[in-house]
Amino acid sequence: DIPPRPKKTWELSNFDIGRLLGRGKFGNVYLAREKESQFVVALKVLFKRQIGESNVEHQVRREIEIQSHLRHPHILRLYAYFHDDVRIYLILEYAPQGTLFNALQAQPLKRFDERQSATYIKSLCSALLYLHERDIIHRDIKPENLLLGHKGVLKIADFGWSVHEPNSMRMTLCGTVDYLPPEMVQGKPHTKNVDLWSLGVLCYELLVGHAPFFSKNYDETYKKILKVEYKLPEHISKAATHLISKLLVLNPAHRLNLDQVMVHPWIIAHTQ
Ligand SMILES: CC(=O)NC[C@@H]1CCN(c2c(Cl)cnc3[nH]c(-c4cn(C)nc4C)nc23)C1
Repeated sequence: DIPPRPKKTWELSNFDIGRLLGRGKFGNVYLAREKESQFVVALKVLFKRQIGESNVEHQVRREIEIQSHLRHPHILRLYAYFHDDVRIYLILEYAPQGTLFNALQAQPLKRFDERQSATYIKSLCSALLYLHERDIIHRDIKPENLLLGHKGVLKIADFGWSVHEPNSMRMTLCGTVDYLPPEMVQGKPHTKNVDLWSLGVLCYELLVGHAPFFSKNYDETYKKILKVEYKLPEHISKAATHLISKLLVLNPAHRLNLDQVMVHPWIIAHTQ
């Protein structure tokens, strides 16, 4: 699919607007089609007032600046953006198979097998390598922020402020805390190694069907995170158990790095 040629400016009238794809704090995401080319996109609409009131203009600008220059098969494209006096519009790649969060819920056992899980983890790992090479971190990797494109190809789809679809239950005021690494729970400065922790949390959740430190409330979850207290069900292979245990490590410097994850026996055994 050839994305729309970067015109000097886009405007709302260039698009037919379709169904609501997701709702969020700063605005909604709609299915849309550029009229001339019939190219289908996801149009994220952000309200300037909400952005102003929450004092995140600089974050929005930075996220748009970063996202528009990224080119990677496992990172959702931001093709272009435009604004009117009330809203900012982001023209995004449309991922036809929705969120990994929904795909997980749709599984009969609410979890993926080892081949599918390793495939997603390998895709994510290659996207994180690309981002880390560009000193971009904390991509907030959790199933709600991961989308599935054509043929179920995984795409990181967050720009720093998360939107959630109408039916994703796990959203709290600041999003789920399940994925926060110990250093962030303790309010310490975070490095690229936060992504390694989140990769471990995601690997666990894909194989098990729920997050490793999931508890009835924040405080319980925080306690478990800080003690790295989790249990793995019997059906998880030894290789997967090993990889998870090398990512869910309290000391950020002691976590397996992305190059090592890519060649880990579990990834090699379950992906081609
Ligand atoms: C936190 C987060 O990013 N959640 C998903 C956002 C809402 C829709 N967004 C989409 C974005 Cl930004 C791009 N493509 C999407 N495709 C879908 C979707 C497709 N189906 C069948 N169902 C859905 C939903 N949604 C999108 C992003």
